[in-house]
Order: sequence, then C-alpha cells, then structure tokens
Amino acid sequence: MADPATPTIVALSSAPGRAGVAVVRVSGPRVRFVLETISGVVPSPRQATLRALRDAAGDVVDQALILFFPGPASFTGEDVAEFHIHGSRAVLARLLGLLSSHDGVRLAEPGEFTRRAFEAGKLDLAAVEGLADLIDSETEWQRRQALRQMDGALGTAVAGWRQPLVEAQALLAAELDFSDEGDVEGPLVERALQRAAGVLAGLRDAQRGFAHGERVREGFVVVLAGPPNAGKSSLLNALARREVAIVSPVAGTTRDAIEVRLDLDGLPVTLIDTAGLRDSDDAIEAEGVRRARDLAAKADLVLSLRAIDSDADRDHPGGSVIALATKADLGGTARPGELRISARSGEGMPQLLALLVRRLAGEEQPEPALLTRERHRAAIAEAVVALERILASPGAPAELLAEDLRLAVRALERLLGRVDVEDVLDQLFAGFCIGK
Ligand SMILES: Nc1nc2c(ncn2[C@@H]2O[C@H](COP(=O)(O)OP(=O)(O)OP(=O)(O)O)[C@@H](O)[C@H]2O)c(=O)[nH]1
Ligand SMILES: [K+]
Ligand SMILES: [Mg+2]
Repeated sequence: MADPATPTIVALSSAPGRAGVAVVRVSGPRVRFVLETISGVVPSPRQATLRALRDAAGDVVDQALILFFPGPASFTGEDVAEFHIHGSRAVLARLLGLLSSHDGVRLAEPGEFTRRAFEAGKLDLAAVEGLADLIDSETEWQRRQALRQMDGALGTAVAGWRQPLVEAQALLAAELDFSDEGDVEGPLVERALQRAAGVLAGLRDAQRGFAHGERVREGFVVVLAGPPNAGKSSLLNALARREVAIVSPVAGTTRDAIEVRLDLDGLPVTLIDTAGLRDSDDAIEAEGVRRARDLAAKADLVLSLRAIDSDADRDHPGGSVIALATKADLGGTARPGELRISARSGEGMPQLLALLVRRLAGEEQPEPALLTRERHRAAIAEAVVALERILASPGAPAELLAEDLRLAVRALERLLGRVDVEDVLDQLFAGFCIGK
C-alpha cells in the first residue's frame, strides 16, 4: 500500500482553456479524505456520481461528476479521483486552489501521474513511451503504432526474447557445473546456442521495422526540388490546401525552406518547399540553393519538378525520387518516367497523392513497428551484437558465452526500464504535459 507520507497530487488532465467539461485528477493517499471534505462522500468505485463541490465555508464551487478509483486497480496504482467540472478557467482555478490547500496535497509535475503508474509497475517504459506518443499522435498511422506500443506490444516481445536467453543462461550454468574446467561443448551448450539463435532471428526481424517505425513517429520528410519557377511553391500550397508559400512568376521567389505538416492518408509527412536550384551570384539565394540540396540529400523522398514546357535537366542527388512534369495545363508532353501534374487544374494530383503514400509506406500496409525510437534501436543492437558474438564462437569458454548472454538480457531489460532507467525517465516525463 502507498506510503501515507507520499504527496497526493492534483492536476488538470484535459486540455487547458475554455471547454464544456474539464477533468481534474487527484492521486495519492489523501484522495478519500479530499473526496469526503469537498463533496461529502467517497462515491462507489468507478461509478459516476453527481455532487456539489464545496469549499471550507460551504460555498458551492461547481457541480461535478465524480469518479473514484480505489488503488491498486487504478491508473497510478494509488487511490485516484476524477472531477469532471465545467471547463471554465475560474472554476478550474478555484478547484485546484481548494484541492491543493489540503495538507499533503500539491499540484502535480509534468508526467507525474504516469511516473507513479510506472513506479507501481502498471506500465513498462516502452508502454510509457507509447502513451506519450499516443497523446502526441496527429495521424492515423501514429495513433495505431502508439496504441500498440502502449498496449505493451514491445514489452510482450521483449519478454518473449528474454525468456529463452534466461533459459540459455541456466543451461550454461548447468554445463559449467558438470564439466571440470573451461571448454564445454556438451549437449547443454548446444541447446543454449539454439535458444540464442532463435532470439537473434527475432531481434533482426524487429530491427527491419525500425526505420519505418521511427518515420511514422517523427514524420516522413518529402522535399520539393527543381529549377526556379518549376512550380514548387504552387505544389506545396496545393498539397497543403492553403497559401503557405509565396508564388510568383519571378524566378528565385523562394529562398528559405518552408515546411508544412501533412496527413497523407494517415501518414505523417513534413513537406518542404525549397529555393529553385540554379547558380546565383546573390549570396542569399546561393545559400538557399545550398540548403535546398542539403535537404534533398537527407529527405526520405524528393519530388523533382520540371515545368512541362521547359527543357531543364534534372538536378538532384540520388535516392528516392518522383519525377514530375508540372503545369500540365499548358499542354506539352511529359518525358518517360515523369508524372504529369498541374497545381492549377488539379490534373495528376490524385495520382501523385497515391504514389506518395505507396512510396513512403510500401506496397502493402505493414504491421505497426515494434521499435520506434533511437533508444529501442540502440538496445536491440546491443543485444544483437552480444548474441552474434556467442554464435560466431560456439567453442568459446562457457564464462565468455555466459557474459554475452548477460549483456543481451541486460540490454533487453533496459528497453523495458528495469535497469538504468533514471535518465530516460527524467527526459521522457519532462516531455509530458501536466496532468498525465
Ligand atoms: N499554368 C500553370 N502555371 C503554374 C502552375 N504552377 C505554378 N505556375 C506558375 O508558375 C510560376 C512559378 O510558380 P512558383 O510556385 O512560384 O514556382 P517555384 O518553383 O516555387 O519558383 P521559385 O520559388 O522561384 O523557385 C507562377 O507564376 C505560378 O503561377 C500550374 O500548374 N499551371
Ligand atoms: K517563382
Ligand atoms: Mg517557390
């Protein structure tokens, strides 16, 4: 049970500002006392109860729906109450002031509710990250991926990898007990190696999904590149469906890179308009062109534009490119491999959208990825290296095999936050909003 000295925390859990309803959440050992004091009851668990909330003088602060979740079956594992109040700044300020005026009750820090849930073992670290991603999700792909992670998909996978490695550790230990000294090649070692090989295959599988998982989390970067007046800014505006960038017949209009966030069929995309590629004596324009080339080189995908009535050659780095013949409404013929589009008439735009999604997401919609952050990639890579070492030298002394197994298990445990967790936690929770 919770330590009675643990502070009880309180925060607005819904978005700040004026709204029909706002949700204030309280967690900790003083929850029952607070409920009694301001609403006169501790309501039945998990049943919405309408009550007037009163201050010490008996004045009504608001009418609220109250929910009580007794610990440990609550989000944080502690006693938790939710007050669904009218979403006005004045009501909120009054209630937060009233709640935190009680001894042992204070306002929560960002992420503090989730931190308590983590510390109570309600969520592993990967699930906490999934929750953070879910709150931040803007598109359908992000939502699906984050939900899967919050549901513990990575935790389950890690448990499934860790278990055979722990068994392998036990097999090695048994072999060490049987053999007199050093070299062990008996049947137990053989079985330990089989387990390691099985896990290694699973880890490599997960690694393959990382690039996609990270892109879904952070957004795919698509860069518009091409000579001045190719129609890059016009295309940006057409795809964004608003006038983001300045369009004009003057070559060299765009200089700074201009970014918009798009939701393409659920895929998060950052689309970047750039300066027209040409040699220029103007130092500012030349810098814009340098940045354009740089951005194109780092993009997940480049849309390489050429006005259909121009004889311009394409100038772009290798990598993934879609070649577009723009201003198709002017007539003229596209070159082989080019898609005809017109920002003005809309010709080719549906085809371009479909092609973009296909090129970024792949032909078939993959399962949401398990690994979505650099932290995940690094931990899995560490486990892979250790297991590869084991399998590359099966005749090595059992002590060395055991040490590598230990490293692999530890890397997996770090992924779930069982070891070396403090730095990650501080960083992660700092990114949470208050009330989560
Ligand atoms: N007919 C026609 N004109 C277009 C189309 N798209 C753009 N234009 C015109 O082409 C000119 C240049 O368009 P921008 O979008 O500014 O071209 P840009 O590639 O961004 O040019 P810079 O920023 O200078 O590199 C403008 O006069 C646009 O109105 C199109 O689909 N059809
Ligand atoms: K222009
Ligand atoms: Mg432009």
